Amino acid sequence: MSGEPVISLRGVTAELGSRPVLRGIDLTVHRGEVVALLGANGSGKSTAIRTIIGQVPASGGEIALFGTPRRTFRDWSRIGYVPQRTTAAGGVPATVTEVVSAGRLSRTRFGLFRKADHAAVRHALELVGMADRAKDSVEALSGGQHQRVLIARALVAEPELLIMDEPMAGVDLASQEILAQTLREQVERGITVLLVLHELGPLEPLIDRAVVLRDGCVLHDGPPPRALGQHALPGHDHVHPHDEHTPLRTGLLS
Ligand SMILES: Nc1ncnc2c1ncn2[C@@H]1O[C@H](COP(=O)(O)OP(=O)(O)OP(=O)(O)O)[C@@H](O)[C@H]1O
Repeated sequence: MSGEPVISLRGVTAELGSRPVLRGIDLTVHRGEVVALLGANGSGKSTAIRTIIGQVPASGGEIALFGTPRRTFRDWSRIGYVPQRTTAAGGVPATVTEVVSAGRLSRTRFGLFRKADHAAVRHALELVGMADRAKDSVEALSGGQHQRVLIARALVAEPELLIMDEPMAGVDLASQEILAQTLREQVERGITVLLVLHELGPLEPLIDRAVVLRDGCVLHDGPPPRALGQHALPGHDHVHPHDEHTPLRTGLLS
């Protein structure tokens, strides 16, 4: 991949409480790449993402965003972030439009919305197929619809980099298809994506590279296991009862 590095991690370590959670992560995401971060529960995927965006402090190593050291990086409107849905629900009563508009604030002067900002909100809702729910409370939405709104909020500032933590978790099939289509369009227009996934699922055709974490370290960094599905990853040792053949070795994703 020849694009410039959009995300660069070198030897990044992080602790939560006194527990080492990232133990020397090297990761580069180039412009235009779609990289999936995979790994078992607790392997450090969310922490890696939260360290990149500055929600968790790194205790060691180097992080750069768009070639700028993270500690001096200020251009946050270039980055759209979709947190794990459970942490974003919040119980705050707000309409779909209000939630998506919040994602546009970084593009406004003093929070004042102009025509172009309102148009961007409408467009983001159209992208995720939620324009007809613009005035509804987010509390009235299904999990999948809620996730679509969070993705619209991340896209409304027209970011160059999209970071998503398990965007498909708890999302119904219809919404998964819409999200995959939305992401496909964004990738076609050149967006860079880093996303945590439990399985590649409908996003599989979009993924350029898979980075697998285990116990806070990078275990695999290379092509996604396209042909055989996630269980073709090296080291998988999960045995499926329905397997007719010799069990494949993985164990990375569950
Ligand atoms: N606030 C916290 N304080 C202490 N330890 C934490 C905290 N949050 C997470 N951990 C621990 O850090 C480790 C990594 O968690 P993290 O959420 O990054 O993993 P993950 O790979 O994203 O897992 P999952 O797939 O379950 O979301 C886990 O062992 C978790 O228990």
